[in-house]
Amino acid sequence: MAFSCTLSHPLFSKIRCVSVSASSRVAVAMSNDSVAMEEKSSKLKIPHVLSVAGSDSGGGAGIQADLKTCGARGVYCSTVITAVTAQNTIGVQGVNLVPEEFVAEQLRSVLSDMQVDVVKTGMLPSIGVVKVFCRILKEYKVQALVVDPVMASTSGDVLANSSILAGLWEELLPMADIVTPNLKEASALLGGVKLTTVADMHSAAKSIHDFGPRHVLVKGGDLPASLDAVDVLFDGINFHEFRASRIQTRNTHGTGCTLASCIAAELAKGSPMLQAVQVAKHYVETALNYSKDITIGSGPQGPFDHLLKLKHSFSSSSRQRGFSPDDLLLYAVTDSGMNKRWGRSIPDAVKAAIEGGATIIQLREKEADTREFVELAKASLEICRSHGVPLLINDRVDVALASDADGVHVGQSDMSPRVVRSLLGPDKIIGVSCKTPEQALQAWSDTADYIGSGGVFPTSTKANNKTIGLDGLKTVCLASKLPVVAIGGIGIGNAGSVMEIGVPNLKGVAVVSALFDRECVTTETRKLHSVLTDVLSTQASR
Ligand SMILES: Cc1ncc(COP(=O)(O)OP(=O)(O)O)c(N)n1
Ligand SMILES: Cc1nc(C(=O)O)sc1CCOP(=O)(O)O
Ligand SMILES: [Mg+2]
Repeated sequence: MAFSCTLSHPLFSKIRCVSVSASSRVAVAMSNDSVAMEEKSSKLKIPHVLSVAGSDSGGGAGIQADLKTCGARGVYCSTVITAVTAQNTIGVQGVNLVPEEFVAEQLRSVLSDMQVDVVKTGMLPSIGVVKVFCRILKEYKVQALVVDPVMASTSGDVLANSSILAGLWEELLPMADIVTPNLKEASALLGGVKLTTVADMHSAAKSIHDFGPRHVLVKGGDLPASLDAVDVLFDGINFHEFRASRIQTRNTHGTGCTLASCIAAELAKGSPMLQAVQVAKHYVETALNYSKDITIGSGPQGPFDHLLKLKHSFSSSSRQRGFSPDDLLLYAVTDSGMNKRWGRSIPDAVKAAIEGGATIIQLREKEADTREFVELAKASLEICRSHGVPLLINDRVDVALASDADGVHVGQSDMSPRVVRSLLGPDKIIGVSCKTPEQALQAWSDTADYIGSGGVFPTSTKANNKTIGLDGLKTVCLASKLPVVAIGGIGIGNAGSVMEIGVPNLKGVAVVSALFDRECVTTETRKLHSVLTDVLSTQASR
């Protein structure tokens, strides 16, 4: 399809609108200003999806799903709201359409300024909005158009009636790079034909392709539950089937919007279509699986967690708070050699230490191979989470990421805490070993949460470790802007003397052999805990 036209726009002194074929999407509007803008922005191009959709007050679908999906996939998302819906997990209680002229105004605001890569449409509630959208999009240059032909909510409520079909057939679908109907939408696009098998989906994809989109993805989530979830992609020549086992969950509200916006996000990053669809399928599957047990709302269909965060942050079995310096009181640091000698697994040792009163755990497994370390970390994390005790990993950021541990402890020759922070994000706990005031200040400016300072006393647990003594510990504590935990040669006999050096930011002791090179970890931890709490209560009574 080709066309040419002349347009005027208040933001462009001269607009050239060139003819394009259907395959090159939409018309190009360029002025000297916009060319300059493009050159400047090429220095740091942020992949950008514009979502044109309805707002879902329940937060699971529509604009809200698109924003979360793009955020989760590392892509910027701007929005044009076509309708505001009042809905929850029970259904749609109300729909308020945004006037066409205001949809147009939002579109021009974003497209004239923000270098959109991919446009994704969801709820286009009237033929007028479909037409306005198509007309305006043709004025701008975007890389791709993803069309999710939303007609009904997952609860069955009508979000766009059949009067928009003519607009889809004649205007929107010919501009689309991909259209992603579910079985009901595919059936509606084809005038009500019945679709009940995978073979039906193939022929539907082919027929919809005849309307002009470059790709058609017919989603088979509504096939009979006895069948695998199959989606069929047709690119005009070949069919590709995506099969996944069904995830048993009520939390499927917003899956269609999410899939389409994830495809858009991947296209914006430059992925080819097949890969974008594959990534999007995997993303939705992962999010559904992760969220299968969360409970939001009382209705039959709940939303899921696009950011894969909610369960770990707030479920009863997880840590419910951020890092507190008081967590450092009794810091148990494991050693596989010692525990093996006493016939204990690491998770058993962790459990025993927590039972004795350990307030934070570090897995310091210098001998474990990576796969074993990740498994140990996952098993230990389950125990720590069920007791609200943070679990940190010694040295290995990869193991912390793979196990979703609460943080990492690094030394002066390990990965820099600043790099660790960039990899773990703002919520994880980072500890740094410091023997000098300068190192302590550096740890603070590198965004660490605490420092470990020692060796306070000689130790045989860490080879060639310099002893700084109680004086060295005090000097570091006085300089540190971060809470401090003392380490090195500390046990029941000398922990009191360490805590009594009289500096407020010394919060506790970190101990290896005094707990784990002993027959009963729980007993030793309990004894040490009682020494520490005695010191604290004496200090409090002064
Ligand atoms: C709480 C705590 N403090 C200090 C250390 C020592 O870390 P590092 O200097 O990196 O030495 P290794 O433990 O890696 O041998 C620690 N692990 N924990
Ligand atoms: C792991 C570690 N780091 C130290 C430091 O000085 O930074 S001392 C040390 C070993 C601590 O073991 P134990 O409690 O058996 O003495
Ligand atoms: Mg280290």
